[in-house]
Amino acid sequence: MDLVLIESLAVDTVIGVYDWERTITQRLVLDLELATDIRPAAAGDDIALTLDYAAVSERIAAFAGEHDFALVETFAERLATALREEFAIAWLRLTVRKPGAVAAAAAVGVRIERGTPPEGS
Ligand SMILES: Nc1nc2c(c(=O)[nH]1)N=C([C@H](O)[C@@H](O)CO)CN2
Repeated sequence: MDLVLIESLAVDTVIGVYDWERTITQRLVLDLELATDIRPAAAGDDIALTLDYAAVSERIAAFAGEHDFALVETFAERLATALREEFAIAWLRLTVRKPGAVAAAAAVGVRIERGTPPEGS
């Protein structure tokens, strides 16, 4: 299976279960693995034939700015659904980290996989 990667993408959003968290933006850091057959793009050297990681990154930043969830679980699930629909992604793995949420941890968060890995992968 070929993957397009986005690593340590930082986005700012309103997120958290506590009242004080509803009044501020906090940083989330995302890692994504996006299943894509890269061979057509490589054969034609054509961005139009692959998943544009810059476009996906911009969409994620916009998504973060548009929403204010309580849980990182909700952020991850809703983002995964939106990306799969809008970019026709058959399978993805998404890690959402919330640095600083637990003082003694470098980060806490969730990792999900959604969709079906493409045939022959
Ligand atoms: N599994 C989760 N646990 C917790 C979450 C969460 O989103 N998922 N959120 C919080 C608070 O918002 C915390 O991040 C504030 O520091 C606590 N536990």
